[in-house]
Amino acid sequence: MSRQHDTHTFDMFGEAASAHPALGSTPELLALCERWVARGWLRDLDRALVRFLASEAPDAPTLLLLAAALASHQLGRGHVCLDINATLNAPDFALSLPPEGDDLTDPPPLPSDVLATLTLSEWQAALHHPLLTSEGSGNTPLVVVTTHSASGTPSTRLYLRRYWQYEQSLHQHIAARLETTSTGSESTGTEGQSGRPIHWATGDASHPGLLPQALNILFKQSNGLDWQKTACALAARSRFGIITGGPGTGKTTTVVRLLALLQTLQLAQHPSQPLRIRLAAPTGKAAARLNESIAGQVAKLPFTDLTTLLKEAKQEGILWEGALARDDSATEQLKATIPTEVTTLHRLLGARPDTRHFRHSAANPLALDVLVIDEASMVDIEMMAATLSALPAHTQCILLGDKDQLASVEAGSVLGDLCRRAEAAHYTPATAEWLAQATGQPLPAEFIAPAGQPLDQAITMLRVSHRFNEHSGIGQLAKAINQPGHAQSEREKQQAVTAVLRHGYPDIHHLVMSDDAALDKLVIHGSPSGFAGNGEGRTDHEGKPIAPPTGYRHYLNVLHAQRPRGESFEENTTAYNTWASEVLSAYSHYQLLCALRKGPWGVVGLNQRIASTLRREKLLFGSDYTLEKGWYEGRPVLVTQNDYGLKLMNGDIGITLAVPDPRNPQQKLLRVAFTTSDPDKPIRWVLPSRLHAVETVFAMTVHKSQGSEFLHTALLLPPTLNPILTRELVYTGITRAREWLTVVEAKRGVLNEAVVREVVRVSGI
Ligand SMILES: Nc1ncnc2c1ncn2[C@@H]1O[C@H](COP(=O)(O)OP(=O)(O)OP(=O)(O)O)[C@@H](O)[C@H]1O
Repeated sequence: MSRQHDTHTFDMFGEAASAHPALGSTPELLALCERWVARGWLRDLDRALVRFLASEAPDAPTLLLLAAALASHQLGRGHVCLDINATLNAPDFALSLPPEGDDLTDPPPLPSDVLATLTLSEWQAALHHPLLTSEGSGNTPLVVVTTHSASGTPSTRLYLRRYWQYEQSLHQHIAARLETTSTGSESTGTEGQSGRPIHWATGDASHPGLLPQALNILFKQSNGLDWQKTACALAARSRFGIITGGPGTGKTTTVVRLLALLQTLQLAQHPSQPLRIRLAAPTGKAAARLNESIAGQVAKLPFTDLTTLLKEAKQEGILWEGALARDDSATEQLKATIPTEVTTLHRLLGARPDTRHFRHSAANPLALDVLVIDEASMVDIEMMAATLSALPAHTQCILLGDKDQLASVEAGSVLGDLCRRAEAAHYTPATAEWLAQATGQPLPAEFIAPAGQPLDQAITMLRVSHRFNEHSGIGQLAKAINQPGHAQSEREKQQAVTAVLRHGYPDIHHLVMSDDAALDKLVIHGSPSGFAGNGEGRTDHEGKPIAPPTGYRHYLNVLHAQRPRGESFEENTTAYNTWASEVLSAYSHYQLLCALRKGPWGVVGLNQRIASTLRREKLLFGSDYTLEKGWYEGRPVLVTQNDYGLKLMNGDIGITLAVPDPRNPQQKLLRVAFTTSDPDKPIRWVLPSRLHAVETVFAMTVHKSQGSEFLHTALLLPPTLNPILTRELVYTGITRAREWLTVVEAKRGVLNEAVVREVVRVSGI
């Protein structure tokens, strides 16, 4: 039987104020949780945690149990912990309750009702219980962390222990790696498994190093400050580095050059021991995208110039005898050591079924010298902690990603948190001096800060987009949305966004949805008339024609027009593969993105609506049987969970196609076609019945679109504001567009409201 707790709180005048009845006793709190769960406001898991804690400690204050339920709820929303101060200040906003899509009829008590009379000190005091909470010591299920601001105000966060541990582990691993950063004044470096002292890459007091010359080979003279060169230099000298930047700012280009640089310097010293380098991404889709772009970048590397540099250094006695012993084949040797294969983090670490533990960990580290993680904004805190733990101490870890994108679906916003100070750089005078020597570029004073922290010295933000120039509306819109809050007022930002939309850029169409017909036109045809000249006649920066904007009719036309005639699937596999490749490629020309899952403007409702529209237009068909089963020819599906058996990754898109049934070629059989990276088997055909975690993807959430790009992206914003609608969401959505962007507002003004609301994920990083 649980003890009754004091149900009174005291207001600022010391008057007793009645606490909410739900805080009166554990059963009453559980009853409230029950109502919240029934309503979909809390998860079963959150309530189960309260039950568990109450059974472990029957005398636990209800305020502590409530905080635990809310911390668990916040985890489900991506926050690593519960920020007690923020929750008390604005409970419903901080907790996003009621959630998206709740019609608010007969609602249970809101968090703001329950916490109405509570004071901060009272809640903080209730968070201490010897069995349940500690400041980190022992093995309590919860951890309470209190910090003090400069003015002395206490700020409290409540963690589930596991997430506190991830955060601690991240802090420790990153700090340890940063400690070994070469400052240029070290005379020795720590030898890694590859026998490579870190200072070798960067030079030190006793050795000039080849870094400046190698950087000059890799980065040709540029007019202004070349941030890519800076990024390469900083990442080369540290065992932990981050290169962040918007779309097309050259993250991939830079990292490929960095790998060439590191490998050149390694081979100079240990010709037969190249660095063991791996490239990884959080999802299969992101890995496939990097795979596509990396091979092209490697082909462009100046291998001959790099090996010439090494030969000259050897002749001048800078390199010792033995270096580049096989210098006749040095260029080939160097080329062969730059990897082009990208894996997923799950595969790299060795995911095991039915456990969240990986094969590789601190006890069984990866045999690696350099690890590059692309699309790092999508990596959650648990995965990041697991990855860093599995790296040997000498390994260089480089994160690539766009800090301004939406954070991972799971808890944490690691890249965004680590890059909080990236805009202003905060390089110390020592770093600036080292950089000036290494790159030959003096840093402008605005990026130098004597109080810069070690982490600041390992981060570079790339600032020039090479994909979107000043004539690109997509680039200008991304820039206007991303202006930091401190640089302008909300009003100024909204005006800047409106100005871009009104400017008449050829690649942007702004549509305020007037009726159903407008949406139908958009999904069927892509509304090309919204673009100047119907989108005809545009060329890219190399002068190649850009395909005009389309809607879903395009891929369905390809599907119907190019269907092979062969009666037998087995005998005509090549023709069927070619057809499927064409259909999949046509599908990537257009994608409708939306913010929400539920409601008429969410993916679920929109997918049904779009399928009906396309059926009405006679672009989709299907027998009653296939429709009833949810499968029909032309259905595009998104894989929502990795399936190693089927070699399908979360984020893969497949299209359902009807092919002759091998048992009865007169009959058609539905199979789902997925692209592979194997040139001999370019399509993986999967029976629908084998796909357990897929959803229709005419409409895709912006969250799910991370790591993907589409020729024409239409971003649909719902008519009412929602906590999900934020600057990061809009930015992520619009930057999925490669050449054409349609911004659709279901009601005028929603975009302007969204761009001034920022996601603040709670964590202690
Ligand atoms: N310094 C440069 N000068 C000219 N073109 C460049 C430069 N850096 C990159 N590019 C070109 O810009 C395009 C985008 O580069 P890259 O793919 O490296 O950017 P990214 O930041 O990795 O992009 P993404 O948004 O896809 O992650 C490529 O075509 C690349 O060749």
